[in-house]
Amino acid sequence: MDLKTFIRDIEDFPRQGVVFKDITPLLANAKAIRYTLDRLVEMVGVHGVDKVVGMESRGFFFGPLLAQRLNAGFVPVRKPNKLPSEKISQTYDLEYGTDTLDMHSDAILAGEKVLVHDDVLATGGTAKATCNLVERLGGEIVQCNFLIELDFLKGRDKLGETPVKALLNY
Ligand SMILES: O=P(O)(O)OC[C@H]1O[C@H](OP(=O)(O)OP(=O)(O)O)[C@H](O)[C@@H]1O
Ligand SMILES: Nc1ncnc2[nH]cnc12
Repeated sequence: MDLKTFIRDIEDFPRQGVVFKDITPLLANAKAIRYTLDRLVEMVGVHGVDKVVGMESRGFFFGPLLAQRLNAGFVPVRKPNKLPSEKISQTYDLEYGTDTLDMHSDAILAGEKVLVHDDVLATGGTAKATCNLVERLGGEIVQCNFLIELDFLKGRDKLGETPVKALLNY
């Protein structure tokens, strides 16, 4: 199955000059969802993942499905003022200005093996901030795993030694 046929380019969204990779056609097709999930599971290739961490909001589409297939728990990383219990926060740089992500303080136990999942790796700011949150709680990141990598933005350079994998590259 050619998954790229289920990903739509939307020009100038959310702002002028950005070509947005829209995965909603993929999400609307049952066979494409199953095929994507099977490929993501194959791509993990590591045993004993304890937690899958997914970033708000598009990391929530496949993150819990992946966690279920890996027999792992799912941990949401959320935008500010969404998590109700004690949390840790990480600020990161965007193209313009900064943003913050939160994770519950008890979401990861020291020594747990963690897979970080999101739909798109662009500049890598979101993934880097998420890795920092996991590591601050003592988690060991075994892989950062994406549906789509935008190669020209060099996001993987920000992630240093962490293994980075993507199903589709543009
Ligand atoms: O590598 P980066 O440059 O950090 O960009 C990647 C992030 O951007 C998108 O999320 P967005 O912030 O648009 O939020 P959304 O998932 O709620 O749409 C995408 O889902 C990733 O989380
Ligand atoms: N071009 C893009 N398409 C979809 N999601 C993104 N997140 C950051 N850049 C993106």
